[in-house]
Amino acid sequence: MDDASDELTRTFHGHGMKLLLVSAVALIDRDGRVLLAQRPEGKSMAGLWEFPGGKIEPGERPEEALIRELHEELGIDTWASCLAPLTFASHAYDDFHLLMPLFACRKWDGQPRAKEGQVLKWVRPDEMRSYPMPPADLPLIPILRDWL
Ligand SMILES: Nc1nc2c([nH]c(=O)n2[C@@H]2O[C@H](COP(=O)(O)OP(=O)(O)OP(=O)(O)O)[C@@H](O)[C@H]2O)c(=O)[nH]1
Repeated sequence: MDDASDELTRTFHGHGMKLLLVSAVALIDRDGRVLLAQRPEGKSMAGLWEFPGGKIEPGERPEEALIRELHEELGIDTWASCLAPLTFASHAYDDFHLLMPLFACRKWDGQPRAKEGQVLKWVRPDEMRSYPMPPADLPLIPILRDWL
């Protein structure tokens, strides 16, 4: 762990809390639909639908983490210049506090396919309420709906 993340860990341990940084994205297709991925069996919160993304590794920028995760999870490639900051989630789970920037992205190379056992679905924002999502994501739905 490098000095910066070490410092971060220490700061939050001081408050008895672990801060988890996760980068996520609303991939938006030409029809204004958003890609959701269903968490596979065996993972925490299995069955819930989430935005593609994942943990930011020490020393990684949020955009870099997302570009890496999109390549690993979906087999698509995008660029930092195509990631627009949209909103964020801040949510206290039992064992960590999640801080999750949500980017919007309309441009990428390749066709998203599930490389890690997820189920993928393009969903209109007004249909998102029918897809059970992690509690951290619930406040993001109306923001996406208003914005798209
Ligand atoms: N990618 C993503 N993660 C989310 C969302 N909402 C949310 O609470 N999370 C949480 O943020 C963390 C994402 O980390 P990850 O995707 O790298 O973790 P993971 O599923 O491989 O591992 P895990 O089983 O340890 O949770 C998970 O704890 C996940 O539950 C979301 O919309 N997208």
